[in-house]
Amino acid sequence: MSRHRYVRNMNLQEEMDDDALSDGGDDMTPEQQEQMEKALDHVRQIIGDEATSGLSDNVIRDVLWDEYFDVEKTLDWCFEEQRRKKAADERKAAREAQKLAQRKLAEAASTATSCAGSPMPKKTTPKRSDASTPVTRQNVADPQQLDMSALNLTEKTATEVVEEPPKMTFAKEVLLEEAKKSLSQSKNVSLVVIGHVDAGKSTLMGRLLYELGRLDEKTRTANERGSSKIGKSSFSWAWNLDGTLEERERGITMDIATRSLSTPKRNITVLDAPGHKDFVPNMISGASQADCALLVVDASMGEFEAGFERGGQTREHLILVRSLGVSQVIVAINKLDQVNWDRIRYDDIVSQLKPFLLQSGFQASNTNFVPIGAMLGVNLVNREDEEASLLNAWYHGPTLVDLLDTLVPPTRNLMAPLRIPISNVFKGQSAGTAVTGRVCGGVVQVGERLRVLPGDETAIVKSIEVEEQDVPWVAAGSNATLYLTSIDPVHLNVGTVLCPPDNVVPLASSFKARIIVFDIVIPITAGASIELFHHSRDVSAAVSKLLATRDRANGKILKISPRMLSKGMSADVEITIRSLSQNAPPRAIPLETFAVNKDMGRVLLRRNGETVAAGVSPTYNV
Ligand SMILES: Nc1nc2c(ncn2[C@@H]2O[C@H](COP(=O)(O)OP(=O)(O)OP(=O)(O)O)[C@@H](O)[C@H]2O)c(=O)[nH]1
Repeated sequence: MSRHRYVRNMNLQEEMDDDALSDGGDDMTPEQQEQMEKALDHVRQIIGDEATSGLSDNVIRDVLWDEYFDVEKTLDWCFEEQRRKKAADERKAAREAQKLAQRKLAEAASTATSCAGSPMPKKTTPKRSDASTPVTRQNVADPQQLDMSALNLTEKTATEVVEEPPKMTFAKEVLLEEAKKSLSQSKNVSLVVIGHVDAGKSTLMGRLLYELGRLDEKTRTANERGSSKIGKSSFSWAWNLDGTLEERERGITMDIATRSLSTPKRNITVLDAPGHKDFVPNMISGASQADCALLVVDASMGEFEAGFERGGQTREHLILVRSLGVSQVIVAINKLDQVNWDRIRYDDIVSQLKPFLLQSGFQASNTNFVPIGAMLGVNLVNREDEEASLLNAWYHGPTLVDLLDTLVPPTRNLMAPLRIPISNVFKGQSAGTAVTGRVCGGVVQVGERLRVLPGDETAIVKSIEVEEQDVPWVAAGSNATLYLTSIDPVHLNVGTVLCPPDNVVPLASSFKARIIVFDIVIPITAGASIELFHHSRDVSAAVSKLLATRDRANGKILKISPRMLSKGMSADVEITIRSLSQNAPPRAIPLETFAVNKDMGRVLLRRNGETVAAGVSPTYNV
């Protein structure tokens, strides 16, 4: 079996049919065979058997071979393949449903045509490519392109089809009307799950998904088996969210996991954030895509205190989400089973958190508390089980789901120009390159051409998915996956912003920001180096000038050109993004002023792994 067979791009079924997978096993040395079986066993522990995972031993062996027995990379491939298969199945089902609907329409129309004479729209047949012509966007669009077909640089089959980019369905005004109507009845909110490391965020989400019927029994038992095999059985609920081998082996979340769930009154996109301080940048990426937050705190003795003291992530996460515009928060006080469902402990934690939430800028009316036991599933959807009896003795308030139902979808910025900062890229998918991100303004539909910034490229939206469903358009406030074509994936990166070609987002290499300084020990002086965070992007920058300090209450200037900024100050500063090297041109990020688009005008400043300030950009390119 040869290495580098471009497993990601091949048709697995065909490969299996033509025996290609079994030909090379004999080439392996006994050591390699042993390594292969060990690695296969490891992968199986995580993803389950063929019936559970949908992936055969032969396929996994082939990927392991190509990845030099790297279990982690093989698992990444398996998860991507499972996701791709699921998406393909859903698309197929949607296409079939559409065909059926079209057939019904055609039947109805053929009856109607004989009366009204209105023809059905003609179905366009996809063009077949000339077998000798490499099929690329440039070939199709540019007749002057050199014909290099004789070199046979690209293998083509006679059946390959030049796929035409989809056409736009809606006129702009119709689309806006459609979006307005739909948003006025929208039940959609996005929720970032935050809190100190090990508070139980992923366990809570795994269990909640199960209670709400979004996690099937087969996956649950596979997770239970897999986690106990590696001695981490207490993390089995978290495995539903923590998908990578490293996350599962270390028992911590490292990157944002996105899931969707429905409560009786809300459709919620959940962004499960990592709690460990090393992964705060990933948490920031999740928080910048959220409307509301669910803070999970550990009620166990000493654990709440560890998370809440200076340097703990309970405080930092709360301040960060508020700085990023989140105003509604539910606080789930978890692991109450560890303190015997003690009411005094619960009340004590609530009384410590309340003033801090107010200080951080959350209004009391937008803040709710709920006692829970995530692992046992107590007070998530109900509290009828035996395990809840001690809690029932003193708590008669809402469950977590009752509180989720009260989250208010914020007003969406439909009239603003379209802005989609990319938070993740899945390159080389058969359906085009997939990018995920939150729509921070405007509306976009399938078939639309978008500009990709920074850079000069454009791409066409081939399809859109929201909560794993194909949709024809998506509007501000939604977290969506866009499949893009007519672009080389190298131009799509985390932090890139998609926007309309005739209304592009400004690029800023130096800009003026109004900041609030956090609880820092070392003051900020002019020239201080920082990491600048904007959505999912972070770049090195400097606070190049301290322009003025302001009164926090009324915004009046207190001092021009202060010498330094310390804890709690509000100030105007100039921020300059650093070049990659001394002679390199200045770098720029897509940034909008806060007045134009709130979501696109917020920045965070970090230094040595600590968040030092949050701000908004009143002007750019100063
Ligand atoms: N006793 C008890 N343990 C819990 C409960 N919820 C979570 N745990 C345990 O707490 C540990 C951490 O749980 P996770 O869900 O991984 O915590 P997390 O907040 O997602 O962790 P990070 O994302 O890495 O910060 C695991 O061992 C869980 O089994 C609970 O309600 N009761």
